[in-house]
Amino acid sequence: MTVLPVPAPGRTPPRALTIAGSDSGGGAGIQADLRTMAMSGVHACVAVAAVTMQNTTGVTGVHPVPPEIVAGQIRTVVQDIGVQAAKTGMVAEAPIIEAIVETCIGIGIGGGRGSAESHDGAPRCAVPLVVDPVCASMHGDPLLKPHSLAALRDLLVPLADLVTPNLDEVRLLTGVDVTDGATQRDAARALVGLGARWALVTGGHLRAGADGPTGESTDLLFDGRDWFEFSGPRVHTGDDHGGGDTLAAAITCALATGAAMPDAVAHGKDWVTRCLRWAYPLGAGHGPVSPLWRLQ
Ligand SMILES: Nc1ncnc2c1ncn2[C@@H]1O[C@H](COP(=O)(O)OP(=O)(O)O)[C@@H](O)[C@H]1O
Ligand SMILES: Cc1ncc(COP(=O)(O)OP(=O)(O)O)c(N)n1
Repeated sequence: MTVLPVPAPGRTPPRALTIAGSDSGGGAGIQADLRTMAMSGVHACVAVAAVTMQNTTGVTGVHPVPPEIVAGQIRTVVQDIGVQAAKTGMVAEAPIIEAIVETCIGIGIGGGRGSAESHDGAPRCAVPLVVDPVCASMHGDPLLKPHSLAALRDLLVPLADLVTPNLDEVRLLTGVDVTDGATQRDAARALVGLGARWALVTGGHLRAGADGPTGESTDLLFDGRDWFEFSGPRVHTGDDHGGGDTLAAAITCALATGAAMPDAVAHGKDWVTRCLRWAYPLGAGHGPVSPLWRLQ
């Protein structure tokens, strides 16, 4: 599943919802999600959770959106347009997280391990939710208020059908310092222990060598029972802004077309690897990964 099928002219495409922050530099956040979703043939609906002043060198300002406006965006698009999958990215602070969780539960988005079965034992058909637990930019600028980590960990992660932390986010959420394959497994177990239905611990920032002899980057997927590994060639580039968002957005697109989780993650890994190869320099800092390869 390298690319998802492009909808026929005049046919309504699959719809996905991104609940995230705006990156004024256009490389990460909502803008990265929109680039990947459009290039995947998926119609993107948006709930803006925060506006950032950001360029390729860092984040200079954050303006959170009022929680009721975030909740209202989600309800408004879901009631009219309907979505087949959703993802969260930068959610900024605890009151916004609380509003997102309450709204998603109310309209059947996500469910985590609690949603495997309904009270009568039948499988539940909630819209799958991918949670990218964004805490900081690649430059270390905070994108989540310090006292809001508990809300992210205790409210949003348990609603996730898939949680996709990078290594810094894993450490913050679980206390596990991932340095090799064994600690990557410890982290995946801990994330499932927090209530996520599936956990994907990305290995992109594991140092070459610790990450295997062949210079591969390996992501690990776990659902509390089965392990799946996704390896791709390590791409040597400093232009990797928006990589985490792009991975989670591509997985969300595949879920919106009805893919099973391991297939959706395989698709996302392949997609982000191609986007890393097509990353380009921009500004004075780190350029963005790019889905423009899809236009060839
Ligand atoms: N240099 C690289 N080469 C190949 N894949 C990479 C590289 N850096 C990151 N990745 C992959 O990109 C995806 C996102 O990486 P991650 O570290 O989670 O990004 P972020 O820090 O932007 O959230 C993962 O699938 C990861 O394995
Ligand atoms: C508004 C906004 N959201 C998310 C990020 C972080 O993007 P991500 O792809 O997780 O990681 P980096 O590109 O920062 O490594 C952001 N910077 N801004």
